[in-house]
Amino acid sequence: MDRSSGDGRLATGSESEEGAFDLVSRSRELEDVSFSAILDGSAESRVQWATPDGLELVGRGVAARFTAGGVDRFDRIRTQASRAFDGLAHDGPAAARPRAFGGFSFHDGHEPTPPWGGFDAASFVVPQVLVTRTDDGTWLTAVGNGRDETADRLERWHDRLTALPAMRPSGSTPGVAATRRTTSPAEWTSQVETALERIADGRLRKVVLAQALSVELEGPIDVPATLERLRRQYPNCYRFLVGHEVEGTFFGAPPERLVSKRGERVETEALAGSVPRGETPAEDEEHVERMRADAKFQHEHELVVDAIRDQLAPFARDLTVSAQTIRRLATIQHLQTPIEATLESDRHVLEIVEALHPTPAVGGVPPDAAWETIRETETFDRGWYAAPVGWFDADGDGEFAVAIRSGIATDGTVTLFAGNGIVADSDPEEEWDEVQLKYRPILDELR
Ligand SMILES: C=C(O[C@H]1C=CC=C(C(=O)O)[C@@H]1O)C(=O)O
Repeated sequence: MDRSSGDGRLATGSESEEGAFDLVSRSRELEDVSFSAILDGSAESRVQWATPDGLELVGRGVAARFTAGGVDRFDRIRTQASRAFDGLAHDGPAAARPRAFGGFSFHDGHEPTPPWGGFDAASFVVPQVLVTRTDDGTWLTAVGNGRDETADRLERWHDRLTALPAMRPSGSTPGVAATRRTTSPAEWTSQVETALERIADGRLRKVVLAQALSVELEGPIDVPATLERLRRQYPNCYRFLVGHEVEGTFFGAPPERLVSKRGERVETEALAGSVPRGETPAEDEEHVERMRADAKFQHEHELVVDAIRDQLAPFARDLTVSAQTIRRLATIQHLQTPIEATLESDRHVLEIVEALHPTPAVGGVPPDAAWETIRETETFDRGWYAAPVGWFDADGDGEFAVAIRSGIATDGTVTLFAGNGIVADSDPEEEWDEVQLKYRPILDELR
């Protein structure tokens, strides 16, 4: 089956004087195609996004790019994007509409220094070529300047993609030659003790401290193939890839949703508190029961629930905090509390992202004292780690994950990141062990 799709068309923007839209987007249906193959052999900008509920997107090239730095970066991205989206006409199903993909750095004063070369404090692209897979089908979307450029691109890529295999081997792992930590166990202990002193003197209630692990590879890494292997191990996580034209590729399989906004409905969650998986189902349960019954874990988690509730309340007509559950992943288990809200007025998803980032699952409470502790004690650059990564569209809908369980691949090296929540009664050694668990998803796929 291969037909141009006209159902559920979405047209936005207004025509320019010549009667042509500035940015034109057009879709047609595709037979299934290997998503990792679409990203092969590219020195172009590349993006990939997949959600636990089955939406998968990959994109190449740049039809529009929005970048910003500083404290007003969320607003500035929104302003640039509305200019581009206001002049955009999309001919195709709404599912295949153009979207802006990208993310933010953790700190607003971020400078793109190695390994973060090319990664601004806020950066999004609307890809020239986008493939969208949903439960209802797969579409190819081309975005360009004017109808002719778009029609050409659509045909060229349609021919190119239909020649690709539907399945692509997920390849062998690159192998690990050596690893280097940014933070020694002694430095970690001293960082945690600093945080504990600040907690004891009342300045701080919780802070998430993180570290990085630089992994020197034996061979070249195929990031799309690595993500494909992560899908098998972590099917209920997000998967993302943001690849710069010439510099690094940031990727990961985060379990944590920052926000999903569709119309007036918003979904988010608190995810904090970690224990390992057991060798048997009974051992899994023992770990879970220990976490559920432990006052430290509950305190660490409740601080996140309370902060999200407070940050979302000003936007919400109603807000529901569901019962706490367990998020069980292949190598780790977390306390999770789903949170939903109905917005009081029309809002852009980036307004909600700005209000929520960083939740105390990656920052802390109170936020300013947590920022200060992170800046003063951590010995590496968080870059885009633990920050919002995802997409938004012309209507201001979108979805963002928290970029944890992530790493950045640059020449022959992948730098992995992992952190843990520190509260009163945290023990530096136990926290160290929990952090190591969080490197595992990606590290296991590199070995
Ligand atoms: C900061 C990370 O995890 C967060 C999410 C879940 C559990 C967490 C914890 O138990 O501390 C962290 O808040 C990370 O994976 O780097």
